[in-house]
Amino acid sequence: MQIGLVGLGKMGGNMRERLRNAGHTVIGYDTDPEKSDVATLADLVNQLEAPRTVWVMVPAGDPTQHVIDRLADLLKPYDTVVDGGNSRWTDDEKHAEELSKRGIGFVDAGVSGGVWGLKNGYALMVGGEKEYVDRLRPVFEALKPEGPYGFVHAGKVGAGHFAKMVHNGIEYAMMQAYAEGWELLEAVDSVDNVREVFRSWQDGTVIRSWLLDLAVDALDEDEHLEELRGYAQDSGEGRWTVEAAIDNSVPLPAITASLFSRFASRQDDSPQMKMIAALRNQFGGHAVESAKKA
Ligand SMILES: NC(=O)C1=CN([C@@H]2O[C@H](COP(=O)(O)OP(=O)(O)OC[C@H]3O[C@@H](n4cnc5c(N)ncnc54)[C@H](O)[C@@H]3O)[C@@H](O)[C@H]2O)C=CC1
Ligand SMILES: O=C(CO)[C@H](O)[C@H](O)COP(=O)(O)O
Repeated sequence: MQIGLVGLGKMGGNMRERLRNAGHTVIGYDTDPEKSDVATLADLVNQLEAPRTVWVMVPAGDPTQHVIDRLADLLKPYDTVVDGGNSRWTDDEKHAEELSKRGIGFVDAGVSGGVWGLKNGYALMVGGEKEYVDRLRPVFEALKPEGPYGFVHAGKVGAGHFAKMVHNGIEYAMMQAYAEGWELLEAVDSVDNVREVFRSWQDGTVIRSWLLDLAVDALDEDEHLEELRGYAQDSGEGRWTVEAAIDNSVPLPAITASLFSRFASRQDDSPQMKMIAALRNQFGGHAVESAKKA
C-alpha cells in the first residue's frame, strides 16, 4: 500500500522504515529537509495515488492542527488522514468534522512503543469509523507487534487517543512507583546493591515489566543516576488523564500523584513547604531552616 507520512522524527522516521521493510511505499514529509523525501506537503499529496492515506506524526497541538488544516485543503474526497501523535482526544472530533466537510475520512491512532517500535512494533489504539479503519488494515498490520495483541479498534473517533491517554496515565504511575522504590532502596544502608535488586526483579516477580527492564538498562548505564538531574517534563497526557477523571468523577490517586511529583521535580525549592514550615513554627514553635545559604 502507498502512504504519506508527515513528521519524520523519533517516531515517524522509524515508522517509515518499518512500513518500508514490510513492503509498503512511503512518501515522507518533514519540515526538516534532511529527513524529508519531498520538498513540500503539496508534493507529498501529489505523489500519492487516490484514494490517499496520510499519517500525521508531529507534536500534538498547534503543529498537528497546522498539518491537518493544510491537508484539508490539499486532499480530495475519499482520502483519509490518520493522526498518530499524542493528540488530546477532544481535538479528534473537531478534526474529523473539519475533514468530513470535504469528504475526507479521519482516524485517530494512539501509538505506543517509543524508539523501540522499529524493532518491536508499535501498539496501536485506534478510533474512527469502520470504513476508514478497515482501509488502513495493511498499514496497522505492518506497524503492530507480531502476535495476537498490540492492536485495538477502541471505538468511534477520539477513542484511540482516549485509550492512549489512559495508557500514558498508567505509564506515569508505574514509573513513579519504580522510582519511589528505587529511592527508598538507595536511602538505606542495609541494601548493598540496588541495581542488582532491580535486576533480580526481572524474573519471577509480580512487578516484572518492560519499564522495569528499561530501569535496569538505565542503571547499567549510570548505576546511581548521578549524571541526571531529578527533573521530569510532561507532554500533556497525564494532565488530560486527570482532567478526564475529574469530568467523570473517577478517583485516580496514583496517576494524579505521579503527575504532581513531576511538577515538584521542577522546583529548586518548595514554596508550599515554606508555608508548612512557617505554620509549624507559628503554632508549635518548631524549628525552621533559613533560606539564606550558610
Ligand atoms: N517519542 C515517543 O516515545 C512517542 C511520541 N509520540 C507522539 O508522536 C508524535 C511525534 O513524536 P516524536 O517523533 O517523538 O517527536 P520528534 O520531535 O522527534 O519529531 C517530530 C517531527 O515532526 C516534524 N514536524 C514538526 N512540525 C511539522 C510540520 N508542520 N510538518 C512536517 N513536519 C513537522 C519535526 O521536524 C520533527 O522531525 C508526537 O505527537 C508525540 O507525542 C507517541 C508515542 C510515543
Ligand atoms: O507516549 C509516549 C510513551 O508512551 C511518549 O513517550 C510521551 O511523550 C510520554 O509522555 P510524557 O512526555 O508526558 O512523559
